[in-house]
Amino acid sequence: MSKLTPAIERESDQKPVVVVKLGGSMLDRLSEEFYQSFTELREHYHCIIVHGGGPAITLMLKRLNIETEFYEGFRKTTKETLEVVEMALSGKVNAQITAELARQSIRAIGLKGSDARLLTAKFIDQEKWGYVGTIEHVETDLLLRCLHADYMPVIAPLGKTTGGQTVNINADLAAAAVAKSMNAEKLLFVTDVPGILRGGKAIEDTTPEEVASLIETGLIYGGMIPKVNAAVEALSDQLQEVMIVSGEQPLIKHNQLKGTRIQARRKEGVK
Ligand SMILES: Nc1ncnc2c1ncn2[C@@H]1O[C@H](COP(=O)(O)OP(=O)(O)O)[C@@H](O)[C@H]1O
Ligand SMILES: CC(=O)N[C@@H](CCC(=O)OP(=O)(O)O)C(=O)O
Repeated sequence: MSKLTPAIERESDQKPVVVVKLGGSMLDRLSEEFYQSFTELREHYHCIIVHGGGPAITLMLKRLNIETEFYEGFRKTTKETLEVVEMALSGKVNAQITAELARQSIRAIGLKGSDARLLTAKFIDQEKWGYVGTIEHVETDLLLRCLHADYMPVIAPLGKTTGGQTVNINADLAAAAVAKSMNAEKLLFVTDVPGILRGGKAIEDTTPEEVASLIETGLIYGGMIPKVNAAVEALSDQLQEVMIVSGEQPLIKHNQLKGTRIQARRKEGVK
């Protein structure tokens, strides 16, 4: 048997990592061109998708006559709700995304964060939210193995506690945790609006400080709050900018994407 060259030494493995979060708000409207653009993105980056699916979960719960509510952006998740969350995220949304990518001949591999200790989580506040968690550890080795074998991981935001309980995780937080642990160079939040809007127009560049004041004034509200908080949380020496972009534009010409860029420090010359 021939000895395998350690993957890390191959040139293609030196590519930086980009994490793309696909928001549930846009999932049913992503074009073929959008999915196709991962082919180009993959020429420059190792790509990882983390997806949401809030609307798909809510629809499935409604069909089953199960009431659902959110506190501070997180869905209250009972045992019964959790079953539906798993079904919707893993059985429907994850399968839908990997199928679309396969149609573009992209070697996408669907992964549940709750499998193989990919996302180890802890309860946030079980009394308040039930089976909802935040991420304590990302099994980066598993993701690296996929990337080095040229598979593109597509991750459903489910986690497992150290006690073995599956939990529901907000997808924006999951994407930020994966980006941080993987030392990603870019994190893109793909959603149904072209960035943080002010007076009907997207703010092109902003900072964590400005984002905090926009939350305080109420300009940023609802589902945009966990997104910008996750974006700010993900910023680091390695990941110096995070973008919020609309799924209406394909991810080609990734350096010219239109949307809101959140940077630890504003670029000189940009007001
Ligand atoms: N300042 C803002 N600019 C743009 N969208 C905002 C803003 N504040 C709140 N939002 C809301 O955030 C939504 C996007 O968040 P969300 O619905 O959670 O999307 P996703 O499912 O893609 O994560 C927008 O559709 C909009 O209703
Ligand atoms: C704890 C929690 O709220 N989990 C989310 C997981 C899906 C998600 O975050 O989807 P979007 O990105 O489409 O909003 C939920 O149950 O809706």
